[in-house]
Amino acid sequence: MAIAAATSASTTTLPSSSASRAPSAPVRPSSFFSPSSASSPPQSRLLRARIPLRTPRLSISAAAAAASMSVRTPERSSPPSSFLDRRESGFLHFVKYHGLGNDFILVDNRDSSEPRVTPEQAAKLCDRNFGIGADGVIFAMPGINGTDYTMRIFNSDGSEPEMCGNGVRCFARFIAELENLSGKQRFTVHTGAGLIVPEIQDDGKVTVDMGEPILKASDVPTKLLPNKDHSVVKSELKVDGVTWNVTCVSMGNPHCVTFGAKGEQNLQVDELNLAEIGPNFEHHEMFPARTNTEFVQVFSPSHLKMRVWERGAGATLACGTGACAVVVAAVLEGRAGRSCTVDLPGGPLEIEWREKDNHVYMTGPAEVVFYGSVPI
Ligand SMILES: N[C@@H](CCC[C@H](N)C(=O)O)C(=O)O
Repeated sequence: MAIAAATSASTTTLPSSSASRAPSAPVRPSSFFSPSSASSPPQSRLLRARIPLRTPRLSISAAAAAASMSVRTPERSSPPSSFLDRRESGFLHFVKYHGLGNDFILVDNRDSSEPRVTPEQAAKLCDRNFGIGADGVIFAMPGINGTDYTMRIFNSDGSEPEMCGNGVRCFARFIAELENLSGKQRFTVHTGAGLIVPEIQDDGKVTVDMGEPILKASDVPTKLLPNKDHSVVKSELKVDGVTWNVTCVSMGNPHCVTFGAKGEQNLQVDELNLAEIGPNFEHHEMFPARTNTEFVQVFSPSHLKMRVWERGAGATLACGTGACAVVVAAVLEGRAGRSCTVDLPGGPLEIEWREKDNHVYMTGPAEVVFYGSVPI
């Protein structure tokens, strides 16, 4: 698989300094999403082809300078294919985003309700050695049931989860960019977990109404024996000879949250060997749809720390639905209040499980990593 974004100065477009830029104004190829680049006049095409496109600003000012000096570019029988010219010829154009290091390939799929890549292709694109590298591929699709958009996602193993919290924050920023919107923006998004409502804030962070948590065991789903109210809270789960106390929560996708093994006082999450224990939770027979697993350390009733082993993606730097599930579980187990800062390896998320409407709200960042195209 040849990857334009990662291999050529003329086709890579990295934000010049993502830390110093205003979040609502990411640097991007000016016509990256606009088919008009394919019909540019030949002169500007040649100019663009001859000037390395390190950043769009450089290319525009260099082109303007060249034009004002009346520089003539030689005629060529077949123009060299540049990054922008490739968009009409079998390349997948994408923007890579991350939410606290949980990274995704975002694809503009607004013209079709069929994902533009198959699950197998998604797994290849996500490969960190032979592909672009990501935890998942996300498709921005036409809305259904009156929503503005539909979001679908493939995990890095090609499986399709119902929802993705960090992903939907990236999705909102991607939509704003596609639609040339800035400032506060709110979208209704149809997902496998139902209606999700992200709202971009003035500071570029995204607050998401993640809906109501699902606690009924058969809906999570888990085969663990439920309590009288059908939930699985502080139940025992034996994994490879160790008995863990777990609480099971679905945020549209399944989560198994543990604050430690039976009898353990305060779990030290940095000491866990996730690669060893994570897969045994994920594929445990008690979870018929597999599960995401969160290991949680409590600093205070409003400050938690978690590490996650994700279904279909392994250890990731952050998991938005996981952080929501953690706060719900912490409240149910009497370990925390309804508003918490949750520290993840990639940074903190603010989570609130609001009493008024029973919805969970998540606030966190979403940033562009780079723009690219790949033949597929
Ligand atoms: N990282 C995501 C969750 C992605 C889906 C998950 N791997 C699953 O299979 O359920 C998040 O931020 O929520």
